[in-house]
Amino acid sequence: MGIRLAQLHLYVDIHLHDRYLAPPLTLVVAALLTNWVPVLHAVVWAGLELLIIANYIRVYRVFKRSDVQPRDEPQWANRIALAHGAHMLAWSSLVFWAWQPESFPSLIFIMLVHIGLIALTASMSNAHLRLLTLDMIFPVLALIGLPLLELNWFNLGLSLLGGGFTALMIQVGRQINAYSTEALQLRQRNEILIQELESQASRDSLTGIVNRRYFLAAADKHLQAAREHGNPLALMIIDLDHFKQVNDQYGHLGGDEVLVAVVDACVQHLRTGDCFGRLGGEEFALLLPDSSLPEALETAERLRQATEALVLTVQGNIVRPTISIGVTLLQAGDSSLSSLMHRADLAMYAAKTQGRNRVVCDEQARAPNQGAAEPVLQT
Ligand SMILES: Nc1nc2c(ncn2[C@@H]2O[C@H](COP(=O)(O)OP(=O)(O)OP(=O)(O)O)[C@@H](O)[C@H]2O)c(=O)[nH]1
Repeated sequence: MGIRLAQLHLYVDIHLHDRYLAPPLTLVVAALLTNWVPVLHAVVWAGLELLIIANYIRVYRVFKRSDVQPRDEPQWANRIALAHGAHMLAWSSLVFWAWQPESFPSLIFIMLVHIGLIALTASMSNAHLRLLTLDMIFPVLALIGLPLLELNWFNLGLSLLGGGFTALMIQVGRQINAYSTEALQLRQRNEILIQELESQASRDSLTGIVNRRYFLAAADKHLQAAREHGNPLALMIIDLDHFKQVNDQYGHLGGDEVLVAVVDACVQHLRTGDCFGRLGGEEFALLLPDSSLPEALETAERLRQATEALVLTVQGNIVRPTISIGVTLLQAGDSSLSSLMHRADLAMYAAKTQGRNRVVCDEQARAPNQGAAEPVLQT
């Protein structure tokens, strides 16, 4: 989220509290207003203002519920500024409703209301010029302009005081805004760092695919979901063949190059939703949600062929890696990942003993009517 959008959220969040404060305050002010205007006028003012409040709260709520993107921020700033500006206009209209040239209390009442409005909004709306303008223009005009309606030295002094107060509030608002912007920037930087740390903690640094810990946790979730819905789920264990020889001949770094190339070749053949992780060393696991046995065997065969087709040049020598794959399917009796992993492991070792560079399917997965797990009845 861009900083300006975050600032708009902050503004809306703070003003959403108005839904508790603004309507009762409107009624109190309307009651005070009846000291200077006929009751009907005060009721009309309060009725209009309550409608305006209802409208800006509706606009704020729609804003909060929508997934607003940074590019939509200027458009939303306009809508919010207009909705809130109408509210400020309504308050400033008190000048016309309540001011009586001969009544000092009416003047104090109006000035206090406008001082409050200016002080409250200057700090929140500073980040967006549209908000600042529409929030401030009417209260400022009322605060500075009202005493000038009857020109004398006292009223001129009041007007200057109003101008000074507005300038001070804008200055304070700028300062508060600078601090809140810095806080928002720090929060965003923290979020990015946390995401990076989480991604680093879940990834294998050499191959870039997920690590053992993440794979096991994700596989466990997939397994529970598949059991719950009675969906098929396939698991394969993939192991590089004679990898020790590669390491012995070309060293650990040469071996690393081969590992990365094999993973890259395999990743090309995965669907989104498949979970491919490095269990450790030259051993990998691949979980295929919603896959039947023929689909899983087909995928395994594609991975095997993709690896077999690799012709790598490691330290000037040609290396042609191969992999052995053991495949199994979720069975009705599988309550945890370990039984599936064990069967896939046994199938992978069978592939090794049968001569490597092949796909072997676990016998249980081949047994009739055993392919899919029974849905687990939720009690
Ligand atoms: N380069 C590299 N080698 C690793 C890494 N992790 C484990 N190994 C090596 O992988 C090799 C695994 O060898 P073995 O378990 O004997 O298996 P293999 O030689 O592949 O033989 P088979 O599995 O029976 O085909 C060992 O030499 C480990 O040192 C790694 O991150 N990088």
